Amino acid sequence: MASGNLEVRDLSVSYGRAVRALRGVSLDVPAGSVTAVLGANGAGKTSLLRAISGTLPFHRGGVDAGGVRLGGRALTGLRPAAVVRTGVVQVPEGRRVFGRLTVEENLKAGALGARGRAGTAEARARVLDLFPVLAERARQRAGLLSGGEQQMLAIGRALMARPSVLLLDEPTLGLAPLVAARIGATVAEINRQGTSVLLVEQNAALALELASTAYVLEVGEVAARGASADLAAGDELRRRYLGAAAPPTERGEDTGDAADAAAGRGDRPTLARWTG
Ligand SMILES: Nc1ncnc2c1ncn2[C@@H]1O[C@H](COP(=O)(O)OP(=O)(O)OP(=O)(O)O)[C@@H](O)[C@H]1O
Repeated sequence: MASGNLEVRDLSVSYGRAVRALRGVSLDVPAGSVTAVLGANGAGKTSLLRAISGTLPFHRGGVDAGGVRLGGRALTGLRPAAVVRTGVVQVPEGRRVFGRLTVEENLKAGALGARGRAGTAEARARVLDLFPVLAERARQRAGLLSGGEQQMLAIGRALMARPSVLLLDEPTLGLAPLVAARIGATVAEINRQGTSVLLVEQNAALALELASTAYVLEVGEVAARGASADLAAGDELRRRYLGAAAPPTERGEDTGDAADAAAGRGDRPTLARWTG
């Protein structure tokens, strides 16, 4: 289903004159991959997804420089509906389902933006197979679902447009660990079925488990990127995002970065820093 690599190049985004949310951000989502973007509150993760999906103008934001391409085709400047038709679909943060509509109606709404009508029944079957609870609740109002179920519906609604690239903004935010793990497993399955995923998460442990490659955004810039396994093993990311102490040294103590450097221990995985 994947239709090419998603490429973000030298992207700068601002909201009015005062807020520069992204500065010169470049990243790749290879076709068929799960790629993660980590970062603290306000780092620019959501702005990145908005720039890709064409929804920045809804938030009074805009692209100042750089651009986004899918399979070589420029997405920058396209309206959100046109971006969806290229196969790139965003699931916004905060599980924004239509609360007064039923689950079934929400799914139908998701199919409206799809590339042609053919395939809607197949997409619906896929969604209900991934999330059987949505079939059970088909006639219930979406607003009455639990938080986890609303997140499933938000993802299911996006899948109704049959995306080749799914943009996921903090899908596990505020969910109990078991529910978050269930969402994570489903994201892996969606990817296994051929959909590329760009996953924005504050839950770094989960994101690094799902993704092959991850980027760390700090104050609007890519501070690090690398294979998820390397990033997860790296001291800096472990300390900052995984809430874990660095592994002990041979002497059984954490000497910290400076002492490590002084001692010449350069063999630990390090974050690949971009200098611009
Ligand atoms: N609509 C907006 N108008 C003005 N500034 C905004 C707007 N949306 C985001 N910002 C600002 O842009 C910067 C990046 O925000 P963004 O939401 O992209 O970060 P984030 O990493 O997704 O954070 P969070 O996890 O809190 O959503 C922040 O300084 C934020 O305050």
